[in-house]
Amino acid sequence: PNLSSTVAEVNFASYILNASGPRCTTEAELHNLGQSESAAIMTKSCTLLAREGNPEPRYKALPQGSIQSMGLPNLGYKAYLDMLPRLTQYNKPLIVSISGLSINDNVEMVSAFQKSAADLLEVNFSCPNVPGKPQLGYDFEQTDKALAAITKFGDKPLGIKLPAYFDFNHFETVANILKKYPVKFISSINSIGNTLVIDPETESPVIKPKAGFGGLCGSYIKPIGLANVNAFRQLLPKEISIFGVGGIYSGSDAFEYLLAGADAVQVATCYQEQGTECFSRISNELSQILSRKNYQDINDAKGALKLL
Ligand SMILES: C=Cc1c(C(=O)O)[nH]c(=O)[nH]c1=O
Repeated sequence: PNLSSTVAEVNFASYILNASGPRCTTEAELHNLGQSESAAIMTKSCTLLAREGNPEPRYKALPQGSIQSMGLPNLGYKAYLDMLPRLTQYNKPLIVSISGLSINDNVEMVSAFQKSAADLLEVNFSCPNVPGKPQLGYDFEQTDKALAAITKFGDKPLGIKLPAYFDFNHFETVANILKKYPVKFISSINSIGNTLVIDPETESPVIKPKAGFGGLCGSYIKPIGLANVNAFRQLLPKEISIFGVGGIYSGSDAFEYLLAGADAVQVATCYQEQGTECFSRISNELSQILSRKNYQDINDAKGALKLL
């Protein structure tokens, strides 16, 4: 069956791509993604200046996912601006993730990427791991202000990486804000911020930063990601595409996001744990599911959740 999908008016040869975060910080990692079956090359969220990130241990694999507080380690936006032309050779969409520490930082970086080889800009409103910085997406006034500021530039299609919401008033409030601006897509969800995993043997948290509070990732958060994708699919006009993220390890997980309405899906923790093989495996598994269920094309199953 056809797995290609159009997201934010950009053509993706398959439904599965890497999420910003794992194994997408260095140029070597991005070339590796280019040579893989990932449908796009997505960069680690960048800041104005290079960052070391939080002290280690800052990542801990768990039975059903992971907890991490990386603290936005990245090369600084100019490094990504510089390497983009060397990544066009893979003929797949280049998506730059931007995570400024202030609205002005975001404005400077969104402006800088307007003339770049990036196909899409994903502006991160949901980093939970910078000490002292709340998640922008949980402050609706600031979200509105930030969108007004970064959507002034026009040309380069732009989307927003959202945190998880847990209340229909919040889904509606955020959807209404998004509809005011020329936002082309959302990526939903980021890790669930400020969770705490304790090791009873050591009687300590399993990560060091922020007294152990970190973003929860993986299978634990899939039901939350599915709910956010499905809620926003119903609240947003079809002109706004949706990348589904959160706990995708298999074709079946990807199929669930497809039924919930995702136009494509991003893989983070599974890619961190298994490497680039995950993209072809998940794509093949999804293809087999679509065949078995007689769907000829992704679009025949998109949003096709059958309520009881
Ligand atoms: C951009 C920083 C993020 C980070 C991080 O660098 O700690 N971790 C996440 O789970 N989500 C983020 O958005």
